Amino acid sequence: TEPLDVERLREDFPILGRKVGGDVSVPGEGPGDDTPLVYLDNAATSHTPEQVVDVIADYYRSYNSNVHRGIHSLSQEASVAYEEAHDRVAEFIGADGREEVVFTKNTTEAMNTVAYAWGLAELGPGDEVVLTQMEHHASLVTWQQIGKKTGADVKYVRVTDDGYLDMDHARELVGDDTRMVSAVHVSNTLGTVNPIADLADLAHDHGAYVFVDGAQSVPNRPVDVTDLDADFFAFSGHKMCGPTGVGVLYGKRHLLEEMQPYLYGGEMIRKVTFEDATWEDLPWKFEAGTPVICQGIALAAACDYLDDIGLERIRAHEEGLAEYAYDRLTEHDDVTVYGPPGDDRGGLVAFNLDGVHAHDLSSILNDHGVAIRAGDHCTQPLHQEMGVAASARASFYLYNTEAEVDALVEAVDSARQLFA
Ligand SMILES: Cc1ncc(COP(=O)(O)O)c(CN[C@@H](CS)C(=O)O)c1O
Repeated sequence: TEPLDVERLREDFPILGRKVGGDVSVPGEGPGDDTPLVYLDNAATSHTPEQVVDVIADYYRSYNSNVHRGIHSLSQEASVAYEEAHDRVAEFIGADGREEVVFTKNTTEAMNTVAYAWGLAELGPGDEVVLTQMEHHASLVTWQQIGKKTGADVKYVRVTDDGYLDMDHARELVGDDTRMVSAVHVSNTLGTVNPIADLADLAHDHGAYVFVDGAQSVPNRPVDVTDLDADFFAFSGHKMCGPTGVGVLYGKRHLLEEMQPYLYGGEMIRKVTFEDATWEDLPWKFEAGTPVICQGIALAAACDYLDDIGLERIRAHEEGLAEYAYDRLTEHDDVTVYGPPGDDRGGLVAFNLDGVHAHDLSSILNDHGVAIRAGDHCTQPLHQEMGVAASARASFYLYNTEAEVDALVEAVDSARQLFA
């Protein structure tokens, strides 16, 4: 794959030219202006290119309106743009059409939609939901609580010592009582790329559905939900050059047709009497109230932006940076990097520096302009399994460079000196 022209791409993101520093909590210090920003927190959220910002501005400047209601011109323009945004996202992930693409607020809401609209109705004592130990709280807590409400059992596939999903254990756990297998595609903590197609086969062999958490895969690599044979798939716009406030629930059409909504109100109804109501067609049945109009239109623009670059090129670029970071960080034996080897992971590295709490480390890195995440990354049970309360995490995207990895490593070295 042809390497990315990163310097050219960075011109699409003015924020990357920001200087930071100074303690914003100290009056008068305000946002610093002396240290170049090195943004390595893309698994938390990505930045938004001018091309997408322009679409957002243009919407509010020229055709902002509520959708599916008015028959006036602005409403028609906004409705068509919003509906066509569903078509664009469907094409981006290999879905069959807008009927299989529900716009939510984020991945978390997409996970909850299936857990409530399908799980509460379908699960009961004796049923089983199989997760992995590397699940994000968006799926782990959701299915855990649905299990408590319905009496269904929730089980967790182990993670091997070298950070891979234990597929032998998966084959032990998934059986004829399994109703749902819910698995993260790329772990936001370990960087592990899970064998989703194999998990789907395993689930389907036992008459179970498979729900894929694609928050860290759709933005970062080519994903085709039909090839994977996923029954449900969730991801967020803000991690893929789109705005916050839009996520996507993909579902096989016949499953979404059978599912009852769990959020009621305008938009999602067809006919209402004092006694009952009937529902709109898909996907509107699951989009209650005024939907994420501008965000959805901007997400379609983000799909165009990423496709123009090429998802395979983005994957190769960020995985190359992750491998380079892995190799440079582990040059010292006082650094522990969690997850698979550097050449077999998604575009992130979670690590710890002996003797320095991740929060202290990230604070020191911030003094050097390096923005990473520290904490449990919404995977507390996984961190318990890893035997640590917290980790530092650097996550890369299409606009990061090897020089920024060097800045990370140098900042970690300054922390090493500080605490020596
Ligand atoms: C694998 C995975 N699954 C679900 C989510 C939730 O996405 P939302 O857009 O917040 O709903 C995330 C978001 N992970 C951020 C915030 S915790 C991170 O720093 O890793 C994720 O990584």
